Amino acid sequence: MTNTDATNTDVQTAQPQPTSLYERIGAALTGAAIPADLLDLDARDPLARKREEFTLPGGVVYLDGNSLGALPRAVPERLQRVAAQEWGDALIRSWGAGAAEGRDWMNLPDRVAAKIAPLIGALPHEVAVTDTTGVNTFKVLAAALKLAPAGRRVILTDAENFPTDLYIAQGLLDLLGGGYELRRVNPDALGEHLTADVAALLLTEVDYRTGRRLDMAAVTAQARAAGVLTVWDLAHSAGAFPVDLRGAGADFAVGCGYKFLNGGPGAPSFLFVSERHLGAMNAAPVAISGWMGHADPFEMDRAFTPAPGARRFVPGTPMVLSLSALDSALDVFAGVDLHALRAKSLSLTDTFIRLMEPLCARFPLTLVTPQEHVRRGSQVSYRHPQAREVMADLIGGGVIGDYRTPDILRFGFTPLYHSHADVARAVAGVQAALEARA
Ligand SMILES: Cc1ncc(COP(=O)(O)O)c(C=O)c1O
Ligand SMILES: Nc1c(O)cccc1C(=O)C[C@H](N)C(=O)O
Repeated sequence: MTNTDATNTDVQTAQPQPTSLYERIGAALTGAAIPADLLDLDARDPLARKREEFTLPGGVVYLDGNSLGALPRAVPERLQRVAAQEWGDALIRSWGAGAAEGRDWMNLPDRVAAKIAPLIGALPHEVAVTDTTGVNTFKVLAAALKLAPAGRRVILTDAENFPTDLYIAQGLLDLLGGGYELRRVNPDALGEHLTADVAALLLTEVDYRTGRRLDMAAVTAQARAAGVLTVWDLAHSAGAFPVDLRGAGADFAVGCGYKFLNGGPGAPSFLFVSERHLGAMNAAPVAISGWMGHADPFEMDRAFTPAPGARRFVPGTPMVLSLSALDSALDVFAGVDLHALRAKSLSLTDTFIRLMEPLCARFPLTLVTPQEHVRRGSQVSYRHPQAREVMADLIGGGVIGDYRTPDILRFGFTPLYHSHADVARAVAGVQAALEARA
């Protein structure tokens, strides 16, 4: 890692502070007085019991579920069972013994896809679960370029998109060679850029730095009217609030399994392809078409016939261990009203913004997250000239957020396991950290 790109790991290796500073932040956090109105909101929270389904460390406010979701309690036991019984005892028989016996590894990607589908407004056969988000971005962009009319050779994207989206799109276009172009623009001025040479529009719905949310329905409608296919990166959307890909008329999407879906480090990613494209795509195999995406893998046919739905995008052997963790993690969404989830997310972020206001007046903090609800994801970010050092102090003291280049303090809120009291504790920790530095 270089100085210009830091994860929490780098931040923790920044200049260590005296233990007393971390203790002061920790004491502010654990001793924070929780205002009565926040206690009241928590008492009336319909999702409050969900927190019991997670394992969270004590003495910490974990505001980084938008990077790595917390551990759902049921996951370790599931992993133990998969390792000891499904792998250890049943061995190869677990590929096809069937769901009734709890051993259907071959169908695991489809079962997980069916659990993700309702969270993103998709049908189960429109979703595939496999690979990383970047690799899935490559596959759906390649599919979009194949579907687009020959004269359209431009991928339009947000100039400030998450780096992997930019790198992957550029890599694909370099491979295709002549005439293809990645055009990086400001997503707030899309209209003028949706020209007749554009094949696909690649956008991340919620910006990883600012938390700005785009209007997916309006942007997709605008793109469709211009004959442009849409590819949505839902990394910071899926599991944070209801997403309605079919309602919006989206063409393709991708997203992470390890953020708000809580599937664990390196969890497989998901992709979405609208069923209206599946027929046309039968003639043109996906760019990475492997045997597990074949309609009948064990026929061992020499020619590729795609599986009927999005399963054709699963190129190889299902990643059973990580899929099992994600499968188990997704059970926490059972029975969750996604509109209640969104309402709570907004209440948490509203509360954080409000409690941080006095600190913005005293310290060089600038809110960069939109205040309007429709333009906000499930995180709140501030600029601070010493953001890297401040976040290192906060993490040392138990308020775990993120530093993002060049000067962003990022705090992610997960309505399944955060309370309004957590928000007050986090702000008390931030105040202690900023006062210590001033
Ligand atoms: C918006 C966005 N897209 C893509 C990724 C990358 O995902 P992956 O590492 O699974 O390729 C991330 C986070 O890592 C992200 O925030
Ligand atoms: N995927 C990550 C990883 O493997 C290590 C550290 C961080 C991440 C992240 O997910 C970063 C994240 N996409 C972000 O929005 O910044």
